[in-house]
Amino acid sequence: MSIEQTDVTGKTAESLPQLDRTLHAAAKPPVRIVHLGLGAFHRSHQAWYTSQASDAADWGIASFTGRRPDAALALAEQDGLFTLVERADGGDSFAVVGSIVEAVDGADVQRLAELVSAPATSIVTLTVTEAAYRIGADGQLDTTASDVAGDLALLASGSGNPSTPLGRLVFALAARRAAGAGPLAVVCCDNLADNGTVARNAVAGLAQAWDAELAAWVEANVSFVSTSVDRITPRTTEADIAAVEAACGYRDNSPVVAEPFTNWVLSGDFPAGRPRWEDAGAVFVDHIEPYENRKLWLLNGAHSLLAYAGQLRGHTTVAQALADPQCLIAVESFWDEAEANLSGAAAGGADLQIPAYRAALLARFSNARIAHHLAQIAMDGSTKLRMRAMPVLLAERAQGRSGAAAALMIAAWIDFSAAAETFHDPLATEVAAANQLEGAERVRAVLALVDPAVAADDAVVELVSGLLGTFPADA
Ligand SMILES: NC(=O)c1ccc[n+]([C@@H]2O[C@H](COP(=O)([O-])OP(=O)(O)OC[C@H]3O[C@@H](n4cnc5c(N)ncnc54)[C@H](O)[C@@H]3O)[C@@H](O)[C@H]2O)c1
Ligand SMILES: O=P(O)(O)OC[C@@H](O)[C@@H](O)[C@H](O)[C@H](O)CO
Repeated sequence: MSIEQTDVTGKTAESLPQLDRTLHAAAKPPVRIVHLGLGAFHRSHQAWYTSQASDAADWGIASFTGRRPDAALALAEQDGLFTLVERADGGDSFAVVGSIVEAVDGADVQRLAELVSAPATSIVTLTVTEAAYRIGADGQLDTTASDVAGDLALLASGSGNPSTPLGRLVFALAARRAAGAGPLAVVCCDNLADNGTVARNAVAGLAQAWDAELAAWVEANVSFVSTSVDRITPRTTEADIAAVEAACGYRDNSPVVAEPFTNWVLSGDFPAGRPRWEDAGAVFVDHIEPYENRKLWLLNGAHSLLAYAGQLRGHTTVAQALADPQCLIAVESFWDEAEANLSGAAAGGADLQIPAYRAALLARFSNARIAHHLAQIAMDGSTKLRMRAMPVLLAERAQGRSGAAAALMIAAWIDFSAAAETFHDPLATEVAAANQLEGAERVRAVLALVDPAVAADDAVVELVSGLLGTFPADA
């Protein structure tokens, strides 16, 4: 039985007007930013920062979906408008964001090429997930990955459209080169260490494999900006849509819920200009690595640890897992190891304020009104652990310490990979095959998929093996 939603005035959802630029007067700035990966985070972060800049009237975003058209179709019905729900411990606040002026199905590669080759376009932003960069354990583009190889064949044949976001971007950059539209910046906003370099390796790797002259043009004309991005943004639910209807008195098919906290650190050049994102609190730095490491290790590292340990213990959300003392102790121990490698010379002169950052994270993770599902965070672990666990493990061992807390994250992932009903990972088949082995050989084979050099270290294999089964399901 379905229960009709009613708003504060008692109206049913169907009788409410739909959000669009007629209902909500909002200027429609010209497209100067093209985005790939029209998901929840893009809307709560880059679109919000752009809408808050003092020169917002000059900067519209054309945003493309990644794999399915749904999000673009839904947003296009609303002229790109959506509601940002800031969900604090104490309650919700609602604001309409108007910076997305065009929402497009990612399969429309011709429209992407048109927009990227327009002289007015200055920036391409990306939130296509870590796994989409198809970077192997050696940090380079994996040209043998089937979708990358497929795109390379399509590009070489000149027939058909690429299907990966990076393949599509390279195709569109070729159009910009042909149009003589000049340099631009690519701004990676995915949770990757040195994400500007990762994006550069992926784009340059594809361009090089397709057309060496295009690769040279990319080298000379595309600036790859590195960023550290932060705002916890879970997937939107039906209940979120109903909450907007009830509070705002209109229908919005694409609201996004996020925590009040937000942070954006950027490093790199914008040869064709950029919005004044600093007006909304974005910070521009020369050396981004300490900020990236702080965020990727402390926040994302703890998230991954909670995702695997928490689900093994029967929890569903971050807040639930953190309330479990066994998970909390594991997080604090991992933070101690990470903190030891974020201080002193590792901070590179940046004032990282780690104790305050840790305290703030505990409060952010405990916000039970944000239902951040562990299953979502758990996806693509083979890629994420390279940035979240491995650097801390290696740094600890280089200091002569065991790195046991970082190793515990890896052990929990291995346990989870064998126990999970659904194991979503670009290397899921390979992980399943490795899990058929026994004992230390099994651990070595799974570890090798994350980092072959670490897997060759018998002491690490022994350490991780000894930590398997730490999180029995008795929550
Ligand atoms: N959600 C957050 O709290 C958060 C915070 C900081 C950074 N991020 C970064 O943003 C990324 C996206 O997060 P989100 O919450 O918007 O996710 P989402 O699922 O809402 O959107 C992801 C977008 O990328 C596309 N996509 C996903 N996998 C792809 C693939 N393999 N190939 C092509 N396109 C693909 C999807 O179609 C969608 O358009 C994360 O992976 C992370 O790197 C997210
Ligand atoms: O988005 P992912 O998949 O990279 O990682 C899951 C979470 O750790 C991540 O989304 C955090 O919530 C986010 O990075 C907070 O800023």
